[in-house]
Amino acid sequence: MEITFYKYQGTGNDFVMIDDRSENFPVDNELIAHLCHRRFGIGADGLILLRHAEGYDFRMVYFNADGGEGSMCGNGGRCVVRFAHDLGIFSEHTSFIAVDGPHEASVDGEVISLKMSPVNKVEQYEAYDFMNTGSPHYVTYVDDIKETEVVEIGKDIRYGPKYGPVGGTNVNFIEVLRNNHLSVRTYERGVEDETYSCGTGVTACALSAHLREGWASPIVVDTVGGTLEVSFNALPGNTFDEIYLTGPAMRVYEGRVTQ
Ligand SMILES: N[C@@H](CCC[C@H](N)C(=O)O)C(=O)O
Repeated sequence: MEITFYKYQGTGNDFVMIDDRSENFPVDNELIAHLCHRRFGIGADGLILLRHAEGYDFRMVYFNADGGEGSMCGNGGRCVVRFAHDLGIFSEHTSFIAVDGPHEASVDGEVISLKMSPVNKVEQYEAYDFMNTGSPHYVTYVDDIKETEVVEIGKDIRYGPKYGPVGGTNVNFIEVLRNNHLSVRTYERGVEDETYSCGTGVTACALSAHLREGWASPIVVDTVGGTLEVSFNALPGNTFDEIYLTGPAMRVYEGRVTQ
């Protein structure tokens, strides 16, 4: 069987993208992990199927690089919007459905702005914040992000006694650069490594920084792979709506693999 694929990246978070409106893609965890493998496959942090959805422009189905179906992926969401735009599915504004519910997005040149799900709860502890921005995120602060052992510490928390037994978590490290400006690195569950950027993670970090630093929207976040902006409406009780994740997303190449 021949599979036509496209490769997209958003601030260095990269995805194999498949137009699966015919629903012919053989969904199989081993195959997806193989396609995402950086030595034996195409290489990506995840794989996304674009499918039809009643009442929406399309459906996003997201798998992590380990082949398992993931929770929401913010950068993947921005990339699938770019893909749908490239396919001519919409011209400026779109609405689509993902695992965490409906999303809206718009395209302005290279930049995709994606409306994220509302955040209904932020757990605040002395050393970290924990919230679900479509995916679960642990957010902590460090003095020197370049020197932080993201993979070692991230793995300990992801598999640790608090979050490990309940499905794990993504783990984000923040260095505050200046007012309304963060630098973030993320250990991603399902990739089981540091990625160049994590959109739901960046969103969690911006909301955490609003609560801890008292900053107003928008907040700029540098990641290893580029810069994103998060805007939001803060509501009483540490809840948020009107959250937008904005930044570049683009096609890298297209190809075919035979299985
Ligand atoms: N890279 C993603 C996050 C994907 C979700 C995550 N790995 C999980 O399943 O927990 C993003 O940009 O949000």
